This record gives sequence, structure tokens and C-alpha cells, in this order.
Amino acid sequence: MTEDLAGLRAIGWPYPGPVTDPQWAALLAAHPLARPARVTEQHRSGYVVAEGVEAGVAVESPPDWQRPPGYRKGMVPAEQRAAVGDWVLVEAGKIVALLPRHSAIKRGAAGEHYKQQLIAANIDTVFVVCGLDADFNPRRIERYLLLVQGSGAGAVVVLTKADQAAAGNPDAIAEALAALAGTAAQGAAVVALNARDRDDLGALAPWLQPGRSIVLVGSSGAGKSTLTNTLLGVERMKTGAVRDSDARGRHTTTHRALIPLPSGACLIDTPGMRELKPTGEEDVAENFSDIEALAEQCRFRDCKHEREPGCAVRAALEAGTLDGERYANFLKLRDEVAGAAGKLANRMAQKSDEKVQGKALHKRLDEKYGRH
Ligand SMILES: Nc1nc2c(ncn2[C@@H]2O[C@H](COP(=O)(O)OP(=O)(O)OP(=O)(O)O)[C@@H](O)[C@H]2O)c(=O)[nH]1
Ligand SMILES: [Zn+2]
Repeated sequence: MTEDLAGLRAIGWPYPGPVTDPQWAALLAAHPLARPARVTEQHRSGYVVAEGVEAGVAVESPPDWQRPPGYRKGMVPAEQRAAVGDWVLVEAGKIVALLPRHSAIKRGAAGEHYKQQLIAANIDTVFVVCGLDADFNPRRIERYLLLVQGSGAGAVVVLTKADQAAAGNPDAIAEALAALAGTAAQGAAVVALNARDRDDLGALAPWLQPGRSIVLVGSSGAGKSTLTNTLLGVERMKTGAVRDSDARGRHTTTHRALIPLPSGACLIDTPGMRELKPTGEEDVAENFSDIEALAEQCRFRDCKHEREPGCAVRAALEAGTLDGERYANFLKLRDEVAGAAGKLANRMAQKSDEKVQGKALHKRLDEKYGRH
């Protein structure tokens, strides 16, 4: 495997030398002829995987991953099948094993039937990108952080357009950081920079070391493409059209899921990250521990911090020690998570073989949110 290690490292292989994860080592030993590869695309019939910076190849998934929904017996749940970012073992054009993942970013998928989608696996850090312009929105940042929390990945808030903001108002950056004080107090790093300036991006170096995998999330216009280009040191994101016209031979195609960075880290670019809805498994309290600490002083143990007497959260609001918008967002996210959790519990309860688990979840939710 040594000669392939450089290629694997470029796309995020976490080990510079021998594999230290015992489960990974055991699977590698169990499949001596298989080669590790990383999933770059997921399709109904199979996957595209890469072993290095070259374009990926199509491979077949194990037969038991292919059983259609409705074929209950032996059906492998979606989260046990590979997703973009997963490491798999491939032998003779087939995936023979999924290496256990250390992080999984999920979202709740809207639709008639509640579903959870695994968007990306084995991400070390999610950069939550937000411009210091009219689009600056601490509430949206809180929402992204909520979805990252519990995934196993870390999160860093990257505030772009610091150059423009400072030119318009010398206090703009300090004001934005103050608006995010609640978020920073939860332990997330917050960095303000000019995404076009390579020197400014030095502040991101701690998360861009070799073998690390990162993703960028943020609304349109936040500066994700700009950041990517500056990280790469080249204009990549807008050159797609040119490459399209020069036909087959060159496989540096318009869209690439795994982008090796000069720092040695790997940027995962997957469209699924765009619209993030809670799955129902998030713990809102963990992202709002300031509010949770206040809640311990509320008169009622099950206080909803809405209209109850003796509510310490509302008292802090009135005293001005708790930001009103942060509080409003807490209520909104709490309700969204509870709604998604209710759907999740219903879906689990419907599945007869998982009835017991569903009931337990319902019970847990009742304790946490009251009857729903
Ligand atoms: N001055 C300045 N301009 C920036 C900065 N970051 C982004 N921009 C500009 O903001 C605009 C939008 O940035 P993009 O990088 O295209 O935003 P995006 O997040 O990729 O947007 P989508 O591709 O729609 O998701 C572009 O004109 C950038 O040049 C920054 O830090 N400073
Ligand atoms: Zn209360």
C-alpha cells in the first residue's frame, strides 16, 4: 500500500504511517487483496470512489446494500451504507467493506415521509462561512452549529469580507464578534478574514493539516468559492465551462467532490450541505448552554421559558443580560428539533421490529419536551 499512500493522503487518508485504528486494521487484514478508496459520489446503483487525486471509478456496492426499500428482511439501513467521504475497501470493482467512520454529518430530509440523510462522512472540521455584509446572520450560524454538533466533526465560524466591513465601519468586526459572543462562549472558534487574501487564511492553518478533511457551508454569496480558490492558490471554481469544452481526456472535471489542498488537507465539496434541516437527534441545550444554565434557576423544572412565572430565562431577557434574538432563535430551533424528533419517533414506532426503541425515544422526548 505504501506506493499508494501519497495518493490516499491527498484525499484525506488519516494515517501518515501504519493504520492505528484497530477496527480499520482488522478489516484491512481481513481483505488482503482489497484497496482502500474514498467515496466521491453515491448513486442508486453504486458508487464512485477515488484512490488519489485522479478521477474516481465506478464500483458496485455489496448486494445487501442494494435491496430496495420495502424489502424489509436483510435491508441495510441507509446509515450503514457508504456516503460521500466514507472510506471503503474495494476488490475487483466491488465494495467489500465500509471502514467505520469517525464523523457523520446528517440532515433531516423534508418530504412526505421523514428521512434522515447522511451528507458527508469523516469530516474533521466544518467551516461555517458567513459574510460580514448585509448577509451577516448570527442566527443562521447558530443553526449550522447545531447541525454540526453531535456529528463528530468540529466547527469553525469563518467571517468573510472583513476587509469590506472594516472599510465601511472601523467597529464592524468588533460588533460582529460581540454579536457572536454567545456562540464563541460555546467553544466554537470564530475567525474574521478577507477570503481573497492568502495571508489572512493563515488563521485557518490549525484545521488544514495533512490528512484532515474539511467542508464549507454557508449561504450563497458567503464566500465559499472565494475561500476555496484562495486555499488552492488558483482560480478553480469558475473554470468549469472551459474544461467542459475540452472533452474527455482531462478528468479534472467541473465538479469534484474531493479537492486536495496545498496544505495537505482535503476539501470535500458536496451539494448536499446546502440546505440543512435538523434531524431530531440534536441537543439544543448543548449549543445554548448559557440559556440552559439560566433554566436551572426557573421555578418549574419543565419550564418552557415562554410565559411561566418565575422564569429565569425571561428575567435575563428583561434585565438585558440575554440577547433577545439569540433567545428567539433558541425557541425556534428547539421547536424544529422537537418536531423532527417527533417524526423520527413516529417513524421508528411504525416499524414493528423497532417498536421498543421508538417507544423509548418517545419517552425520552416526553421527558425533554413535554408531550408532543
Ligand atoms: N472583499 C471581499 N470580497 C469577498 C470576500 N469573500 C467573498 N467575496 C466576494 O463575494 C462574492 C461572493 O463570493 P463567492 O465566493 O462567490 O460566494 P459563494 O459562497 O461561493 O456563493 P455560491 O457559489 O452562490 O454558494 C464574490 O464577488 C467574492 O469576490 C472577502 O473576504 N472580501
Ligand atoms: Zn424558564
